[in-house]
Amino acid sequence: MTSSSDGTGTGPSSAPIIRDDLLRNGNPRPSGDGSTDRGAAEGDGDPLLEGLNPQQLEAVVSRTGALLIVAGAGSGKTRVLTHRIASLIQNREAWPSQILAITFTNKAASEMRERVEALLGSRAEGMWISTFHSACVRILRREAEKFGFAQGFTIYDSADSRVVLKRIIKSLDADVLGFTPANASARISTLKNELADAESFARTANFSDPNEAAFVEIFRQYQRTLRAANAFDFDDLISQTVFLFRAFPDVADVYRRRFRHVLVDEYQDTNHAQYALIRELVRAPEPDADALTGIVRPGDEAASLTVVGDSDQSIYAFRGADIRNITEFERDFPGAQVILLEQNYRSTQNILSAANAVISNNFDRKDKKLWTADGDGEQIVGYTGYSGHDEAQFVADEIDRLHRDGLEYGQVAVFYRTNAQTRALEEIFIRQAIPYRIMGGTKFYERAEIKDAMAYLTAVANPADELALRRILNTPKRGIGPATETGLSRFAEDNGISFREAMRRAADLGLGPKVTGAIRSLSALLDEAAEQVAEGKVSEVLQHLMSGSGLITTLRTSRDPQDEARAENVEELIAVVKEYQKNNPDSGLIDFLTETALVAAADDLDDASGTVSLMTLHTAKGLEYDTVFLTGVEEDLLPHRMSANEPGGPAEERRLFYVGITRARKRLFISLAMTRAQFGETAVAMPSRYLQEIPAELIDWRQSPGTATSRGGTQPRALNAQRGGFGSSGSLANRPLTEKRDWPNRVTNQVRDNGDLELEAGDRIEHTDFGQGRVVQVTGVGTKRIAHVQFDTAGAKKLLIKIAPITKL
Ligand SMILES: Nc1ncnc2c1ncn2[C@@H]1O[C@H](COP(=O)(O)OP(=O)(O)OP(=O)(O)O)[C@@H](O)[C@H]1O
Ligand SMILES: [Mg+2]
Repeated sequence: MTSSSDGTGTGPSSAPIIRDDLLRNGNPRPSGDGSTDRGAAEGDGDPLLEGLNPQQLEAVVSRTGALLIVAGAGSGKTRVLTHRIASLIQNREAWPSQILAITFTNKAASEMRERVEALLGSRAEGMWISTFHSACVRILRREAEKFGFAQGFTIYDSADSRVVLKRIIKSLDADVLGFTPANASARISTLKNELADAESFARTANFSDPNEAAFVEIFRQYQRTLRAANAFDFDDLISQTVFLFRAFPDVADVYRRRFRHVLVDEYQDTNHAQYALIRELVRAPEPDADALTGIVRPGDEAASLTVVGDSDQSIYAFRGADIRNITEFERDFPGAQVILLEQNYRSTQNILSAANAVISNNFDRKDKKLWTADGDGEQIVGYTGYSGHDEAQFVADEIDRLHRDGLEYGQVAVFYRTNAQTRALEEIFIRQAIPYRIMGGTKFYERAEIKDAMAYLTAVANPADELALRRILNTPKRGIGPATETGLSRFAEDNGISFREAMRRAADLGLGPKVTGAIRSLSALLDEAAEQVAEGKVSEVLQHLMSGSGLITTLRTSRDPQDEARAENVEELIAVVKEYQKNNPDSGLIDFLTETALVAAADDLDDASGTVSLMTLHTAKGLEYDTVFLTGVEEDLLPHRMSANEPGGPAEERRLFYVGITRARKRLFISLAMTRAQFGETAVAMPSRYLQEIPAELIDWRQSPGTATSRGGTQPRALNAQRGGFGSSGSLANRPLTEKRDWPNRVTNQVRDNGDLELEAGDRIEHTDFGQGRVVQVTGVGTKRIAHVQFDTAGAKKLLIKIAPITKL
């Protein structure tokens, strides 16, 4: 990175851009139609500036060193960032490689790249538009050798970290002090986000407290293990990059000279380590003077920094995000310019009014109101299902209906608070043949068989990774037991060699011939694969490893019916690798491993346009969809029950709800269930407290099937109008949801109480929706009794007897 060909020079042109000029020629005109505008506007002026409102225009053309753009959801923050990048390139103020743009999720990063490409075409190549994590991995891959890591380092996900911690906790007997892999990992993560390492923590620790002393030891051993394995965990990626920059200012200077423009989206969610990283990057590099003349070369000023954010959308405090980074920006960067954006271009006014009403209940915030010039739009639709299943059915039915009316599946998103909520949705989507995908959380790479296959690749890329080697040692089963594993580990330790080296010297361990043979052939397989890597093709390496190890064959020939699917998953992985290879012909094994470590979801590898997107509210940040379903709006889910114990927890959960609402462009559905199977039991759910904060006239509450009318049907709207209130019929119709004491009523009015209905196998019943059926089995006790019913036409269903709309025949 020393030649100007990759952009470390002083920039393609120093032609200053004259702002007043642009303001005149750019002909800013607030666009009335934000809904169809996805990027480059048409027109005769500069397409980059056309259609921006005056504040947005200012944010695009301003050239102050530090710029903060604060604004509510959908006001064009991300759009301004992309236009700003494009204008820097267009005006030849920067090479693409001098741009570093950072966002929070892979999905957001790829969307931002798309938007920039739409504006610039191939000129966008060579820009770093990425997440914090992937930017840091790229830096670390180049520089890790400087501080004792090899380039092929492994990135441990949280499951890997826990395996390591489990071993450490056990060896220290720290479980008796209450340590678990989960709580130790959370504590370490928090410290790393604060840029503390084991030693700095030890300096402040109180060693007379046995708990604290044990934690210091756990932290230390954990770091030592990772280092020996040539591995970083997720939090290390950021903090180690900061440490690298601090320890090697000359290395940091290379990046400071390279990235002349640093832009950060969703700045409200940066934690301390990320903040420190940005500060390091935008520091002025040491002046670079000509050795002979002493003349200082240009390019020594600090890079320009642009950050955009919205404190109302700060949803990562639990990971150490600090809103102060935004509120104290002006203090940190004296002379910074602050631009406020006000107009929303995404949503209808009804949606915005709901969002405004909800967020205004948070204290300690600057009051700002989202508004649009685009009109009220449709009412929000509310729905109360009597179970999570019924709620999912409503969602599916509405999607079907909208799809028949011409809405593309790709324009629909379903949000939920916890991953567990997807099960009911998935079941019904599959049944109704609605194509869907789960964003940011498909567990593909978390499946055991995929982790096994990946461990083979990792063991080849990073022979120091003992965790990966131990994982594959006896997978598939080759007669190597735990005693041998420990033996190898000890042999390695005693002889000061690596676990991998110990495998090579298996013959010296005095093991039986069969075990020795097994270790040696695995070792040989890995060596062969390593040679193959040098020649190129990752997919061939993987195929060789899979057939050589017998992993697929073992799964294929297993009697366990699940193994068939596992074998298919491994084959799917091979297909993914091939696809990756095709799209990235120059990338090697390490690139592939990096990619998969950072991209949690396999679905990011292909196109999402023809499918409904399912995701958690956290993943939804920054995205937008025509139609949004916000599901599970219940107490204990939203706010999540864990948040109750956190200071600021409920306020953060409210921001999460606000983020969800403001993703919708045209249509918003809010739904909940009155009972939900969760944490292994079916419990009565209460409507979320946040629902009361939405003015009643904004929501059209549909009838629940728990009472008389049919679901999602043709009449609820009329019916609502007729009933106009909360009558004995138990309708939720347009009831102003203002007083807290209404809520318990709602539930009891809604739920019929079959508390003393005696049912047993063989009984025939009638259900208001599913018709007649026969009880097959009754499980559970008391209020949790569940009837397993075979309906004559509707198939098999499980019903919570207490509340199901059933009568015994
Ligand atoms: N001046 C404008 N004219 C037309 N459309 C616009 C304008 N500004 C923004 N938009 C559109 O409004 C939508 C929201 O913009 P954007 O995603 O940039 O908002 P944001 O402030 O980043 O939102 P969030 O806080 O949710 O991340 C996008 O579809 C964008 O193209
Ligand atoms: Mg945005």
